[in-house]
Amino acid sequence: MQHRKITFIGAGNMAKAIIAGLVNGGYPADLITATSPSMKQDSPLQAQYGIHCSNDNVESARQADVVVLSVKPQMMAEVCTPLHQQVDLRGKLILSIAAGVSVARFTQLLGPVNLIRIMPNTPSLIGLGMSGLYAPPQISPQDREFTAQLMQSVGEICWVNEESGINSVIAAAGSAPAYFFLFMEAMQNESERLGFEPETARLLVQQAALGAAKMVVNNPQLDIATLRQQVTSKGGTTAEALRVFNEHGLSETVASAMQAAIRRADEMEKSL
Ligand SMILES: NC(=O)C1=CN([C@@H]2O[C@H](COP(=O)(O)OP(=O)(O)OC[C@H]3O[C@@H](n4cnc5c(N)ncnc54)[C@H](O)[C@@H]3O)[C@@H](O)[C@H]2O)C=CC1
Ligand SMILES: O=C(O)[C@@H]1CCC=N1
Repeated sequence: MQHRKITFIGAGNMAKAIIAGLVNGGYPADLITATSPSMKQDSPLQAQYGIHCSNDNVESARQADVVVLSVKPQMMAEVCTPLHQQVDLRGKLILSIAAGVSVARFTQLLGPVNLIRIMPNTPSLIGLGMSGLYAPPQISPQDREFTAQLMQSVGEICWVNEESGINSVIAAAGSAPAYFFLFMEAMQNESERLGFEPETARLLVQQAALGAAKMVVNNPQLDIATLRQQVTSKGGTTAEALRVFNEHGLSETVASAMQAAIRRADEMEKSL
């Protein structure tokens, strides 16, 4: 892939996951800078990945071809104002990974910039990320291609044609690792109540989850429903467990939870 100088403004959970995925995937660490207010040049991020670290957003953005805005949505205005005032952003590619900050809002904060929105998720850390990408019509094919390749180096991608699609990606993938973690936590807790040591309880759950996910990935010709049916013997134990899930409205709960994530992203877009 093409290599450009990238600065991450904000080096928290999500930026670190992408940085780790990039460096482990062979992106030159020397071309990556990460900033945060308390960042020292010899921060653990520098030691671990060999990237540059700084507490100077403006200077780090000046030196970059690509600026990745990776602070919390609530911090975005505070972070963008000095960039707008002190950095010539024309000719740079700006990538935002923030939930709830629209292209229109970025145009208010930064002026007319080349900006692509990305909605990644934390499994990018291990090269198993899922990112949704939205580019406004004026973005060049070269910038689209660079962004696609960048995120493909830490996982899978899909483009959305409308900006609102980013909020649907949040519901289906950005927030989704937490749904599965919640489910696995509940299963681990119950396994411990059944008498397993915590380590064994975790092993039972994580291996079942990993095996199930891999079966989905490895069998694209089979519906997920078919894989479920293959586990569910008539009159057997799985059927009983699934009956309880269904009686408690699992599908409706999942749908409501995903809609709640979208509603929250929509609200943030109006308020930030
Ligand atoms: N955590 C996740 O799974 C995902 C997060 N996102 C988005 O990524 C963004 C970051 O989220 P997280 O990494 O979870 O948050 P975080 O709180 O872990 O990271 C934010 C980072 O920004 C830094 N920061 C704060 N003020 C700053 C400033 N003035 N200049 C430079 N850096 C500053 C903080 O020190 C911190 O390291 C958010 O906008 C979120 O919507 C998107 C997809 C998934
Ligand atoms: O919870 C959040 O707002 C962010 C966006 C997607 C995952 N984490």
